[in-house]
Amino acid sequence: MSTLLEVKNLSKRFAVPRGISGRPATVHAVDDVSFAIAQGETLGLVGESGCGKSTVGKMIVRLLEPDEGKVLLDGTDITHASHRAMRPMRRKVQMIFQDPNGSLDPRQRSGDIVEEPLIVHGLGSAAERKAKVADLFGRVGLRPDQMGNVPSKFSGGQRQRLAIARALALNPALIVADEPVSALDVSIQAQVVNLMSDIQKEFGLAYLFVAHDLGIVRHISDRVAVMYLGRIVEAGDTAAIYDRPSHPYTRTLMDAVPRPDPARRHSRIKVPRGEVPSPLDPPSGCTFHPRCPIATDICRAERPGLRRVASGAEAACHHAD
Ligand SMILES: Nc1ncnc2c1ncn2[C@@H]1O[C@H](COP(=O)(O)OP(=O)(O)OP(=O)(O)O)[C@@H](O)[C@H]1O
Repeated sequence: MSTLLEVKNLSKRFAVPRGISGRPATVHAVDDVSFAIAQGETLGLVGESGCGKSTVGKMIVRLLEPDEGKVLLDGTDITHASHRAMRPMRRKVQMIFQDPNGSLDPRQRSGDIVEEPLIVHGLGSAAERKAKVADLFGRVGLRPDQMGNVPSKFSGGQRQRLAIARALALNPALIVADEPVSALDVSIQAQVVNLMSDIQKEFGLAYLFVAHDLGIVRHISDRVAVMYLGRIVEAGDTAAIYDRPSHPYTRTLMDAVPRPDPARRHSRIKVPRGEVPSPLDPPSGCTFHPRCPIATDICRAERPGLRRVASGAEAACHHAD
C-alpha cells in the first residue's frame, strides 16, 4: 500500500491568558507529532480529552496552521499551500465532526448540502449532480425522499450520515473523522461505524479516526496512535497496542477497556489514577512520569523518544519492554 498522508514533526501552540495577571501563557497542544497513513488504511488516534487529537486533525485539513512541521498528501507538501494550490488537494481530504450540526447549514435542504461541494468545485452538470446526490443518499442509508428535508428533520444518526454523504461527494482519499459517533446513542454508534467501514471498502478510503472510545477504535483501526499531552507515546498495529501495550499510559487506557479474559487483567500493572498535568506547565522529562508507577530518575530528567519495542510497535518510554 502506498503512503497517502505523511505528518512530519507537527507542532501547534496556543497563546492563552493566564490567571489574574492575564499575561499570556503557551499551551503546547501538539508537540512534534509524526505518522503516516497508507491508502485505504485507518489510523485510530486516541488519548484523554485535551491531549491534542482534534488539533492534529484540524492541521491536516488546514483548519489550523501548524507552527512547525509538515503535512504531505500524496507526496505533495500542503502545509502552507495557497488557497488556489489547495483546491485540488481539498477534494482529497475531508473532515467529519462529532457534532454534524456545526458543519450543516440548518436552513439548507439536505440534498443541497450534499450537492454544494460539487458546485463549489465545478463538477458535473445539474442533472449529473442530482444523480450523484441521489446515489450518495442511497450509499449512506438515507432515502431519496429525504433530500428535501432540512437537517433538523433528521435524527442524530441520520445527520451524521448526511455529513458522511457530503464528505464523500468529492471522492476523497482520506476522511479525518473527529469523534464521529461519540455524540450518538450507543445503539446508533455501531450502525454509523459499520457504515464507515462499508464505504471505506467501496471507495478505497483512508481514515484518521479520532476517538476516545477504545472499543470502537479497535473495531475500525488497522493501526493506532496513542497521544498524551500533545505527543504520540505509542503507535503500532491495533493488535499490538491492544493486546501487548508497551507504554504504561497505553496500559492504563487498555485496563479501562472491558476484557473477555479476566485472568489477563491481573498481569497488568496498576497505574494510579490522577489528573492529566496542565499542558501550560508540562512535567519535565517524560510528561507521564507523575502518574507512572514505574517511573525512575531518568524519567524525570529525560524525555524519551519513540523507539521500536518487542511488540513491533513504537513506544516513547525509558522502561518499555
Ligand atoms: N483555539 C484554541 N485556543 C487555545 N487553546 C486551545 C485551542 N484549541 C485547543 N486548545 C488547547 O489545546 C489542547 C489540545 O486540545 P484538543 O482539542 O486538540 O484536544 P483533544 O484531545 O481533541 O480533546 P477533546 O477530546 O476534548 O476534543 C487543550 O489543552 C486545549 O485546551
